[in-house]
Amino acid sequence: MCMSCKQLRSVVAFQRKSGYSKLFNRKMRCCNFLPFRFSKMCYRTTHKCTDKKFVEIDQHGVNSGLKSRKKVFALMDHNIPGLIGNRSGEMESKMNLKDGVDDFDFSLICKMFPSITFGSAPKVDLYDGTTTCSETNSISATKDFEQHLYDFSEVREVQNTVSEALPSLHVNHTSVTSLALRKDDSFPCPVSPQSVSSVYEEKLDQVTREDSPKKAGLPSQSNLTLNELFLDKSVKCLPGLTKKQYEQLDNCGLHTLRKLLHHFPRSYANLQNAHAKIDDGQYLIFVGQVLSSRGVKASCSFSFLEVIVSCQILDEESAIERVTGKVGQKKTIYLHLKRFFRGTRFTFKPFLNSIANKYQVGGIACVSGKVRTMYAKDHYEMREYNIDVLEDGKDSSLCAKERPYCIYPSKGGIKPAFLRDIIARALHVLPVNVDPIPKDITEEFGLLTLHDAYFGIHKPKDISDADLARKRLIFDEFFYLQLGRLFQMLEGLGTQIEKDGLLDKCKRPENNTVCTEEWSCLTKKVLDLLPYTLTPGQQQAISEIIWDLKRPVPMNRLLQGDVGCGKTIVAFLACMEVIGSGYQAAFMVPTELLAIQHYEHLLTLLETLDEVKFKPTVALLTGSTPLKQSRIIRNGIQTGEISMVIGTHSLIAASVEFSALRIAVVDEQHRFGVIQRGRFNSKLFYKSSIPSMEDAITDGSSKSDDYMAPHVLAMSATPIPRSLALALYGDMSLTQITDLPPGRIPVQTYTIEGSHEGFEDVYKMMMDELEDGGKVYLVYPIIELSEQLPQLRAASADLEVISNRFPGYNCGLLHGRMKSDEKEETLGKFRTGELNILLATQVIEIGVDVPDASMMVVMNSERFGMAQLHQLRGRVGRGTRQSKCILIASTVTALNRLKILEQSSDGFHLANMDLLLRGPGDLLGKKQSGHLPEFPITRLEVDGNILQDAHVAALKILSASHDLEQFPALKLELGMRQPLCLLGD
Ligand SMILES: Nc1ncnc2c1ncn2[C@@H]1O[C@H](COP(=O)(O)OP(=O)(O)OP(=O)(O)O)[C@@H](O)[C@H]1O
Repeated sequence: MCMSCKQLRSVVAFQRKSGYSKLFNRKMRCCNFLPFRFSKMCYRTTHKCTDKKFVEIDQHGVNSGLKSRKKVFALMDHNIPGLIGNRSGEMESKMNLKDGVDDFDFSLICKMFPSITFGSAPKVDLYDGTTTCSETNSISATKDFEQHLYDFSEVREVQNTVSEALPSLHVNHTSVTSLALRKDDSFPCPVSPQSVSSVYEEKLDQVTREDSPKKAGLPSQSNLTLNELFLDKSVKCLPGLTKKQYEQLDNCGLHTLRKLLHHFPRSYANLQNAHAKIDDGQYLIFVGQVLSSRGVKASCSFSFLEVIVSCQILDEESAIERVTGKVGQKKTIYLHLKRFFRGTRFTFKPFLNSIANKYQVGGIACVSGKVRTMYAKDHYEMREYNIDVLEDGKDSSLCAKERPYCIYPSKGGIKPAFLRDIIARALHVLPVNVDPIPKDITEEFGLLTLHDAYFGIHKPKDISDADLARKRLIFDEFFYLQLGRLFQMLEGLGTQIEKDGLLDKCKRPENNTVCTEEWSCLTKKVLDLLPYTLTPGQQQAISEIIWDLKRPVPMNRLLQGDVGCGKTIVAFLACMEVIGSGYQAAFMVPTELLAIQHYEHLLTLLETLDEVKFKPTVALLTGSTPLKQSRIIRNGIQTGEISMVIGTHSLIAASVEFSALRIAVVDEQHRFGVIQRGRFNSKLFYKSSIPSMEDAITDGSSKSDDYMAPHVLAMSATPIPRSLALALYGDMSLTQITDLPPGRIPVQTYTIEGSHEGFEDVYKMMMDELEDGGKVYLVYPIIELSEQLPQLRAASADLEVISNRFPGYNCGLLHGRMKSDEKEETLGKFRTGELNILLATQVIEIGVDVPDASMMVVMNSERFGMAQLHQLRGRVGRGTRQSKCILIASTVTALNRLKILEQSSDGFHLANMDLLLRGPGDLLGKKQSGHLPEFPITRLEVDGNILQDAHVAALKILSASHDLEQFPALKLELGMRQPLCLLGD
């Protein structure tokens, strides 16, 4: 059962008890909490998470009042994985819920509690008690199913009549992006169990593709009802699926047609003899025959697997001859694939046998990777490779196929042939009008229909077909993310004017600024205290932020700028703006070191501040704050005595309760998860707890926001293109500081090989710098020497070496394993000049600000990413002194990549170069990790323009219908997708 009535009833009772119908009508971003959760829960198969949530709500329902309210809002920020699901069929049949003894009447509940709306789309009206969901869908499902059965038997007949000859298998290669298909190379193939699916595929491809234009012109509202749940039908509806097969799919999470069709190919191989010249460093795909596979014990703790694959390709000269009409010659090349294992346990025979047996000699394998020429002629080493054994390799007709061959990522041991077959069957039953996005939008943005996109991705005629399909599917990922976020924000607004205003703001963000005269008195005073004037970029940024702070809607803004551009002061001023109105500010940073630095910086700045009405009282709260002191601070935050708190993760602990938190600044926000950032939303601003605040409120907008969630200002020095930021951070508005404070001189960057002579040169440069009164950072990849990585220099091991090398200059050590006060003491000494050389690890990468540090030497710099090196380099050149950064590479080959840093100090340029250098990788992208929402098919680095389109399209849709009333299918689809719960707030 999808959810128990008991649980649902308890939530409803809780809502009634706690007056949620009222609360949900308040102007909050979260007012659609329950409807969304409910509509999603109805489609779930696993309920553990939901159950837990219900229990939590239940428990809190007992205690009425603010605390339980907060709890509910805190719940909103939880990610409920797998919430969206499947098995709608089951849901449908169980819609007349029977939980032991009771029937459950949804319509009654809806009437009694208007805040529970289950959304307002027609589909959701299925719950009105007159027509049951199961009825509607069973009718359509039966019709569909009969049709499918008919089609399927037709295909079987066709299969039986097919008989094809065996071509010899020759293996080929091509670059993924430049496929040259030979249309004349089609061979017949025999019928074999494996080939059933391929014949089936061919047939259905013919049928469906031919039908497509006819059916494409039939989108209608009634069909939407039929199709809106189609993708969420169980795979059980596929003809010919045995129980065992169903269970296998179910176990792997491929239990609905949507899940199945979203199991996208990882890559495509061209099985034809397309030819391209093989150059070192190219990413290429080959299909070939495994010649040998052996596990070799190289030493007592080191072994490797070596697989050699032979491929037949057209050689270059014969390719030229072919143009001149002569017959082309083929040649055999040999690909060497090696995988290394370190550790004694990997040297035992059984292990070596087991890895070697994975690749049977004579088997057909698809190999993709970076090619490197070997000494022997026609032998190539493959690096960063992937090897897939093609099950269909037994079917020798494989190479005859002209179309790109899909390579699917493995899934729970499902055989590739079965996966291919089942996907083909799902495609066959896919209705043409399955697309929830209106036709005029898809046409305007040059997109395929969803139906064609699924075909294009799983059965492309050629690579451009797959690429178009990919574009459409990427568009969907971004589009629903944008639509969901904007929809949620609009739901939180009361009036039409506010809604129009918000959409307008999204369309023209640059118009939303506030001139300095309108800043609060405190902000202006602090501005006067600064020893410098703001740059135009900083001025614009703070004006945009203050504009947002004056709105009744919680701000969600990303402040982005290159290292050292002066983001911190902009964030401080934003905090002053809210403190000046009697509210509180929280400033969360990823490290204690940074928290202390910001705290001291702010205290020094405010030291000379005249008497003002709301003088900021600043506190520091980190994990190392002694318990007693932390209790006093928490108390001060709760009573409102403390108006600004700077700290680490401790700020989002449940024990920290704010009385009037109005802004939460999150520095280096990518270091925090979305959920962590979202936690600030549970720290609702509760106006009436501070009596003095009543008269502080100057703008009319604040009157109604007793329970408003705080504004969130996230900061990032990781340069990413604007469009990318839009995707990564959903609905966040973006402010960019693109200039640097005046007087900054670009850091001179040098790359040097870490040979004996190289180090001597570096030491000489260091000595010159020190004699000139400069301060030097030495950055190391590790703290202690490592046996496994003997080539790496370590910070603590080098302390003595460097001290001896530079007598008369003081050296200090700074790394992550030191206690917080030790770290601060060392950094303080470096800042005051007591230390001249600081040997540190990456701990200094973020935010450390010692303006007169003038030289940095990075050891084994090939161990760091480009963005990381750029951040590190940003620790120097923060004053007016000419600074140097020396990147020492362990090998000559690593120098090439680092040379880009020598040539550019523009973070955005470096980010792009990094992308180019990393190579194309898999065509269909990789999953994002960590805090990012998962875009299974999107490569964020290169798909920026698509998401810009998606943003515009979402705005268009919502401008036409704020509540998506006119687009019921879209609304339902939105409810079925993850972004809303994924992104937390
Ligand atoms: N307008 C300005 N004119 C001169 N100096 C400035 C200006 N704004 C900021 N600074 C100084 O520049 C230095 C770097 O500023 P800040 O630490 O805010 O940079 P940031 O953008 O946060 O960099 P990072 O990402 O490296 O932390 C600080 O010493 C700060 O006092």
